[in-house]
Amino acid sequence: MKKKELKDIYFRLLKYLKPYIKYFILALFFMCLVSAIMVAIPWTLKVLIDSALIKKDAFILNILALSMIGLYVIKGILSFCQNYLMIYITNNVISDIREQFFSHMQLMPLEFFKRHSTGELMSRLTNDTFILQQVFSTGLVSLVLDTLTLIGVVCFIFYIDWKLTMATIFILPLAFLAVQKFGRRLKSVSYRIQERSADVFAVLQEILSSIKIVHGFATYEKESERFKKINRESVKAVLKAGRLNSIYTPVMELLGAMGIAAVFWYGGYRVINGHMTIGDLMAFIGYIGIITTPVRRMGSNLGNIQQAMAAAHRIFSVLDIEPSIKDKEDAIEIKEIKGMIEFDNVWFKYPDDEEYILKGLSFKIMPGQVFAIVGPSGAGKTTIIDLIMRFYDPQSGSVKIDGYDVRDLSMRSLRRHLGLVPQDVILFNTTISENISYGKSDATTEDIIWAAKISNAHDFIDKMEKGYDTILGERGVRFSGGERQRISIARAVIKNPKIFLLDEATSNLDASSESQFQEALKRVLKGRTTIIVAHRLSTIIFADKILYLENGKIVEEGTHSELMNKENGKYRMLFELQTKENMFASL
Ligand SMILES: Nc1ncnc2c1ncn2[C@@H]1O[C@H](COP(=O)(O)OP(=O)(O)OP(=O)(O)O)[C@@H](O)[C@H]1O
Repeated sequence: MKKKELKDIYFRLLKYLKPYIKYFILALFFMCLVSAIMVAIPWTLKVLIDSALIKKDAFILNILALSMIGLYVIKGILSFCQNYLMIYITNNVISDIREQFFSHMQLMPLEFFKRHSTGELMSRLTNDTFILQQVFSTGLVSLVLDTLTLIGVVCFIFYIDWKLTMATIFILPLAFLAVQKFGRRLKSVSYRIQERSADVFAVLQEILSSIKIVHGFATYEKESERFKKINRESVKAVLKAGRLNSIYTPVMELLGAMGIAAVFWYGGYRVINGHMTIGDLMAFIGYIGIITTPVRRMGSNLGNIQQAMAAAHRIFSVLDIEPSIKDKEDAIEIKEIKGMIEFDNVWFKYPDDEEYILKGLSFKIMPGQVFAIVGPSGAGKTTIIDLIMRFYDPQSGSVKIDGYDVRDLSMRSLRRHLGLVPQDVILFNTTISENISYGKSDATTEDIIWAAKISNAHDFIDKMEKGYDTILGERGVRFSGGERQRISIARAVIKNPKIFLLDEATSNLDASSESQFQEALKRVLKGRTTIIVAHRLSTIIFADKILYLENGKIVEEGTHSELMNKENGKYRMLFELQTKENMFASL
């Protein structure tokens, strides 16, 4: 990381501290007092030897003993207050960052989630914020305390004997050089550990969420190998850091021992020659004793802070991504709509792709009409739905609802009027009623049952022991594909939207459920504009208009009977093919 980047991160973190600045100043004040007491304690050794022991003064001895206890009691209370304040501040700051990260992530368009894996985002939100929390609640405190103590001690030892101090300081640069060198090495190694463990997390998440496929294709060995490889990489990084950490301690200890030996030797001469008292020497050695740990700790604390900076950098780099799709400042809140949908010469390609998926698409659906979109796989049918939902924006042309370009409407108000049943059914691990009422927080039990009945879900839900309170398992695995699809349909129905977007909504329904669903659908679709994307053409023959899409263009359009009257028409050929397939299937 460059110096400027590092500075920016410090300032950004400081901004998060702003609401808690009063507590932070108080904590700093307590830290100053704690280190003042730490620095005062060796001084009592000098008074003990020079004023009490050598002069045989019992009164001073008693006072000293009492003040020693007093100092430790005060230090204990202050340490508690300062520690608690720092824990309070860091936990609040980290919660603020986590909440901001979560809200920000939710606003990101779908393409963002294609670029960033779930594992990576989870690692940012949990691991990285945890590192920040750890470092700021403990690492930072000890760094501040150690620095203050070091400053205090250096002042005192200069005051006791500057020559001995200079001699001692002679050895310190060596220690500092070692600290710096190791600190830098540790920094890069620990950054690598973070990256490797995020990789492990991402692979684990991917495999767990695709476990059905792994089972289905019996690719256990392949996945184990993949996991093993990435896990070994992570172990390698940890071992490297472990080696560095293990060398660090003995080297620092040796430097410390050399310092102490030098002080004993030179200090002893200065006492013998009458330049110092015995008490001075003892206090001096006491001071050196209390700074060896802080000096040793400083290196690792600096390393930890670097680690936290890297974590903060990763968090901020996600927070800095501007959503490519967002509301305009003067976005229109559309309260009521009639339900007219218009595609006006829409050209669209997915970000990073070369080829256009929709090529100058134009059509208009009047309020209350049912349009079906059919065509080969990959023709761009789902993409049309995604553009109406404004999951993506077209590169040119426009998608309009009631004559408004969807880019001019607030996304929340637009989506309130759209009832989407997506191709991939996604249900939450909660009760059926909560799943159905997901988009309508004020839904009553009657509303939920009404929606379930229309979607032909009521009967199977009612048969369950806990009915609507049945909790769906991890991703709803306890239900069949058709049942899950019906719950997903009920979730769209309950919103009572003016526009229905059904993307392969009946693909998982069996023949009898499908005909019942068609019946119900016809009832519920009355007065609403509907787009049905379907592969099974038998499900859409009632549509007011059918668009046959191929390679991003409409190649045929008309009602079922119009299209069936077309000699060699693509729709007609597909319909006849499917009818023959159905006949064979029923034999
Ligand atoms: N997020 C995406 N990023 C890049 N390409 C995509 C993305 N989603 C879809 N595509 C590509 O765009 C093309 C059209 O996809 P789309 O899902 O709209 O087709 P479809 O007609 O609905 O197909 P199907 O009937 O199989 O669902 C396909 O070639 C697909 O690979």
